[in-house]
Amino acid sequence: MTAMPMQAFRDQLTGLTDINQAAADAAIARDAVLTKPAGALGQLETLAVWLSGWQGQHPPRYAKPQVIIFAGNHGVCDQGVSAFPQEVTAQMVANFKSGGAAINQLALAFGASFTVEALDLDNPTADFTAGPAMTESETAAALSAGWNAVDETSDILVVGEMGIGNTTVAAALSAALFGGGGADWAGPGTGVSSDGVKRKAQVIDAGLKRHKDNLADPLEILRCLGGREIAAMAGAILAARQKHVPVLLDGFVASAAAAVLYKASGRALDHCVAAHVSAEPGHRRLLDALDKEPLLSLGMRLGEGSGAALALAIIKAAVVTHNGMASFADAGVSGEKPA
Ligand SMILES: Cc1cc2ncn([C@H]3O[C@H](COP(=O)(O)O)[C@@H](O)[C@H]3O)c2cc1C
Ligand SMILES: O=C(O)c1cccnc1
Repeated sequence: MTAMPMQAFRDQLTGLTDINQAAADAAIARDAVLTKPAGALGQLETLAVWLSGWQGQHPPRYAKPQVIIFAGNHGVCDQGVSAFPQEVTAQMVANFKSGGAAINQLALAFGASFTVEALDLDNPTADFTAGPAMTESETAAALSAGWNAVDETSDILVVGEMGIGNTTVAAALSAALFGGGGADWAGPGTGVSSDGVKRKAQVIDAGLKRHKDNLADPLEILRCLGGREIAAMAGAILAARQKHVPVLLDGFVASAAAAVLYKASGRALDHCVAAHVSAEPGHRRLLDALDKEPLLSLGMRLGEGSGAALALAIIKAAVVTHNGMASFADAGVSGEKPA
C-alpha cells in the first residue's frame, strides 16, 4: 500500500469523526432497564455506552477484537539506554510470529486477531541526540503503516510495540509534548540501574536541547524524537478513530504515541480508554497529562500491548452483560420503589 503524505494526517486530525450520540443514547436507555440497581455494574456500564458510541452501533459488539504489534529500532540505543541489546527487537518479532510471547497468549485468551509488523529493523532511526530521528518521508511511511494495519471491521483495537530503547524515546516525546526534563520522565524500562536511569535522563535532555527549535508542532516532535513503531501506533490510533474502532491504550510507550495526537487535537483520544497504568514511572504522569484514568493497575511493565490485551477481558464483560442481561420487564423483577 502507498504511504499517505504527512499533510493527510494533519487533515485527518482537523477532521476527526465524532461519537455517534444516538448509539450511545440507545446503550444508556438499555442499561437503565437491565436487572440490577442503577450504576451497580460501575465502569462496565460506562464502557458499554462508550463502545456503542464509538463503534457507532447499538448493541455494542465484541466479535472481532484486533491486536497489532509494531516493531522498530532506535539509533539512540548507541547511548547505552537499555538493559538489553538491540537485536532483541528482531528476536522478539520472531517470537511473536511463532506464538511464544506474552502478547500471543493474551490475544489468544480473549479471542483477538494478532498481527506483527516489523518496520525496517535493519535500519534503526537516527540517534536523536545527533539529529532528527526520522526524515519526513520515514515518519509518513511509519504513520501510514499504522493507518493501513487497522481493519475497519474490528470491534476494538489494541496497539502495542516492540523496540529496544523505546522507553527512552517515549520519555523524550513526553517531555517535549508536556514539559519537564529527562529526570521527570525517565524510568528503568527493561530494568536499567538507578545510574542507568540518570544516564537516560541526560540523553533525553541532550535530545531536547538538540531539537529545542522544533518542539512547537506535535508531528515534528514525533519526527525528531520518535521512532517508527511509535509513529505507526499513532497512525493506527488515528485510523481507528476515523474507522469507528474504539481503542485500548497500553503502557507508557503506546501512550506516548497517543500523546502526539492529543497535543495536535484535544479530542483525538476520546475514542480511547487507558487500559492500565504501567509500573514505568512516567506512565502515571503521562496519563494525568492525557486526562485518562486507567482501568487496571497490576504492576505490569512489558509493553507489547499486553496491558491493553488484558483489558479486553473487561471490554468483553461490558458487552456480554449489556447485551445478554434481561430487563426488569422481561424477567418479571420489580423495579426500584418510588421515593
Ligand atoms: C525480552 C523482551 C521482551 C519485551 N517485550 C516488550 N519489551 C519492552 O521493552 C522495550 C523497552 O524497554 P527499554 O527502553 O528498556 O529497552 C521495548 O521493546 C518494549 O516493548 C521487551 C523487552 C525485552 C528485553
Ligand atoms: O509501559 C510500557 O509501555 C513499557 C514499560 C517497560 C518496558 N517497555 C514498555
